[in-house]
Amino acid sequence: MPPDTEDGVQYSFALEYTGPPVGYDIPRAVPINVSKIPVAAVVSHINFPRKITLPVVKPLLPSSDTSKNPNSVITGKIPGKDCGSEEGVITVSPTSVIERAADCNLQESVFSGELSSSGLLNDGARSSSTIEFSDSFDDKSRDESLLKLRVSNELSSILDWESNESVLSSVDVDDEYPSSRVSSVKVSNNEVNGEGRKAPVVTFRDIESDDGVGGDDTSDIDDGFEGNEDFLEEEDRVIRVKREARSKGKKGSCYRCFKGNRFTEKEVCLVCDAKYCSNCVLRAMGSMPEGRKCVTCIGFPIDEPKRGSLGKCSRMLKRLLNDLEVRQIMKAEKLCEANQLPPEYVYVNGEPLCHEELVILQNCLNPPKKMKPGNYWYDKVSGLWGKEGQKPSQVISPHLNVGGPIKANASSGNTQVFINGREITKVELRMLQLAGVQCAGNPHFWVNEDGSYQEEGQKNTKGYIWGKAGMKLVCAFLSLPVPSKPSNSCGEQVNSLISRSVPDYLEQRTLLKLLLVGYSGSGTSTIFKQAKILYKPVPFTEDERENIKLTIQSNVYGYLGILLEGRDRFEEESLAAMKKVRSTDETEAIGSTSNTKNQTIYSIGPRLKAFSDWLLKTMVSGNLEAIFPAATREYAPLVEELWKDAAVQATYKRRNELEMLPSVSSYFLERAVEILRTDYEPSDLDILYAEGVTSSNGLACLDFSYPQSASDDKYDTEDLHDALLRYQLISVHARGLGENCKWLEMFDDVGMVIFCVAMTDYDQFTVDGNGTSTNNMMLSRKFFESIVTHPTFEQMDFLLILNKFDLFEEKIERVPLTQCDWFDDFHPVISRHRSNSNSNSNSINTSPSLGQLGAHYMAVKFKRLYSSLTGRKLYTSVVKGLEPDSVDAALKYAKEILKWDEEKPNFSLSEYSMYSTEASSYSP
Ligand SMILES: Nc1nc2c(ncn2[C@@H]2O[C@H](COP(=O)(O)OP(=O)(O)OP(=O)(O)O)[C@@H](O)[C@H]2O)c(=O)[nH]1
Ligand SMILES: [Mg+2]
Repeated sequence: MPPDTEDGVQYSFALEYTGPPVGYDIPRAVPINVSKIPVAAVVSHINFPRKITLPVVKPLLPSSDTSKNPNSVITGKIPGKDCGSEEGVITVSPTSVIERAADCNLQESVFSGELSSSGLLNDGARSSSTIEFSDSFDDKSRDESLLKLRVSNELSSILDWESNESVLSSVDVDDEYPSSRVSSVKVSNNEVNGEGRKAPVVTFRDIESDDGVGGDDTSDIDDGFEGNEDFLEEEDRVIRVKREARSKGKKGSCYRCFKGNRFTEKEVCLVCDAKYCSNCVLRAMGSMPEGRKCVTCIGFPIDEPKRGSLGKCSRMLKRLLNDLEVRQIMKAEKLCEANQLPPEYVYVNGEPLCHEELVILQNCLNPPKKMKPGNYWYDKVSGLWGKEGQKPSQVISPHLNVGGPIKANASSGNTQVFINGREITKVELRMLQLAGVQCAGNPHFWVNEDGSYQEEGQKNTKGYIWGKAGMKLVCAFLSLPVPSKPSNSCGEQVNSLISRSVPDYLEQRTLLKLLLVGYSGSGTSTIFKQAKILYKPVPFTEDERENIKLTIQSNVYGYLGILLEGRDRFEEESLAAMKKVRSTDETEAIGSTSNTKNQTIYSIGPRLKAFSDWLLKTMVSGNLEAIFPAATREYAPLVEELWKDAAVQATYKRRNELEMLPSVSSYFLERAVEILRTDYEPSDLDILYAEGVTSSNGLACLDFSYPQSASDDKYDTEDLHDALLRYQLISVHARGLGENCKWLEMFDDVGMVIFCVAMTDYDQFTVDGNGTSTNNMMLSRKFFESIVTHPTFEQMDFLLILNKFDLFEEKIERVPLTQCDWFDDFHPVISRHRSNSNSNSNSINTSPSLGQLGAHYMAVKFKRLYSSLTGRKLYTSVVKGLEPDSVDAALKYAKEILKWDEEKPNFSLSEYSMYSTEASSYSP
């Protein structure tokens, strides 16, 4: 609880982070004790040019200005060129915490805008303010507020938004800005795993700043808002001023009851950003006729950065309200008048739209998707549409009378090749070349909406850009748009068919999330990597490959170490055996295994022995990682010598006896010499097989679209829909879910859970700390039970992946399935003519193999278990994780299930599921 001092001054303090485990460093609060603050000087009056966006701060000073104008509007946006499309909304007060809560390189804000609650406020009268970053504004988007304040040089120099790190993080705050309370995010670039986020290291510095800002409570606005004029008239234009709620509670507490802290779950007002705890939200927001807004904010436009969350219900509301209410509120939130995009926020070809133009754009047959405030270019002839300065993102309906004429530099192309007056980008030029368009001599093309093109000034059509087979795929690879349907010969658009047949979920849910989990060793990382290789045009970046290379090399050293340890053991055993024989018969030689008295086939020379001992010692001390990449340079020749040594080869032959050696090690060990060279470059297959490439207990996320099939060059509606949908595969390790899977709550917005089981686990055992040995399949089952019954996943679809079928098929022939107690009633009736993996492929035999029967049996077991726990049906898929086609089929099956779910809410699943609960309906 925040202690109140005698004079009623409140302060709060930073708490250690206790939330879910995350794949980056956690911010630490480091209080400092300084007594002054950075000051923004107020200038009398400046007229900003209309389209210029400037960083603006509220100069609340310990001077008379502050008291004269306590309600200054203090929002502004900061162009952040290096931050992609990010801009900040700043609010600064003398005691404010300056926080940079989102790093430009982070794909998602890790701190969801709530980083600032470590604020130590003690001016009592004023709430602390924050600098917040939103991600939905373009560089050039205009300020939403009318601001007539100048940022003092001093402060603007602090706020170096162009750099990736806040300057504040690199200056000595105590010296330079002794009065400031500063926190910033530093990004450490030592992230090894490209799938994780960059790890932000946040340092907080804090002070007890109580000088000069004697709070004057009475000057606060009655309704608690910073901007109480919500629309200002500037010249001939309406400018919307952001309403900002102010809480008198401590930072991070509920704006109504002032209880809780930044970790308390809260619902946010879409207009003023007020945050309410679950006890207060319904009172503060009432019946929500315009969605999640405080009652006092109804009728006001939403805070634009929150546009992306329109219609996306929070967990809290889902808990507090019933389904129907939630749906109605979300619908109102998306559709009500007040929440629509203000036309003047959208610039097309350099001109702001008026209301009619926005209506035309939004209601055309093929409208721009996910339109946000910002600057766009539009080629009215071809329908190509994109963000200003960028390549085209979409082909929308052509010939719409919106915006100004297109500019040559609209997409910042530098190719000297023009399409309809716009200089195209390099990637478009590449596409044209692949489409067989002759681009020599800096041509100017005239391209129509159907892709037919002519050279400017000529009459005859030279061809169709998108007409060639495979162009859809090329464009998908180059992330370039294709028209959703070619126009017919009369030039009339027929793409409406497509637009109309796009189901609602295409519009509403842009990202469909699949959560991939499984018990340890079940193959989740393999499936994740496989998906990356399958669906990403460039699966791994250069940096990722470099890190993966080190991981693989370090793995190989690890495998070698295990081999060398085995060699030691085998040598000892051999020597002991020799001794025994010698003691019984002194004169008899030890046969082929020795050439001298203390030599066996497992013995190595002293130099290799010294290297071996060093390697084992390094491994035991856990320092193996630390010796890279120097180790590869230094020891590659020794490794080569060692690997070729007869003793090591003899040990390798007995690798089945080395328990620690994973089966995948053979794949790498046999190429140890090549892999441990400095110039080694891992192939995709190497990466697939490599252990430790995905983060071991953190999260790994993959955004992808299912690629369109390359073969058909017809416009397939189904295919196009698929290409439009974005999916996210989230892989999380069992360890990362915490005790009782408590962090599963974080994944309540996923569309489906894919649970992975290693079929080969049935004869494997794990010994726990008490020495109790448990069958791995039972452990996997237990984990499955806790996930499917987790409250977060009520009504969730589950796809069970029975993985490692290749190994299973082979194992079940040797080891009976009944090794696992759960499978003790597996008594397959096996046809004498049954096929198995070794059977002659020419013989026509439809009876399933033992492996297939086992897989079917296992699927039924899990289905019955699932059904008894949830009353629902389980989808299953038998997979060979190392085979791309197999993983592709399973993930496409997941896509189909999601589709059925969207299209047919009351659909009976049994007829489509791969296996019914009855064994008789099995079809492999
Ligand atoms: N033969 C075969 N091996 C597989 C298959 N799937 C995974 N593996 C191997 O099984 C081992 C474990 O797979 P991972 O993908 O690392 O499993 P995981 O679930 O991520 O395991 P942890 O993260 O260690 O809990 C690796 O050596 C994989 O190469 C498969 O279908 N067939
Ligand atoms: Mg893994």
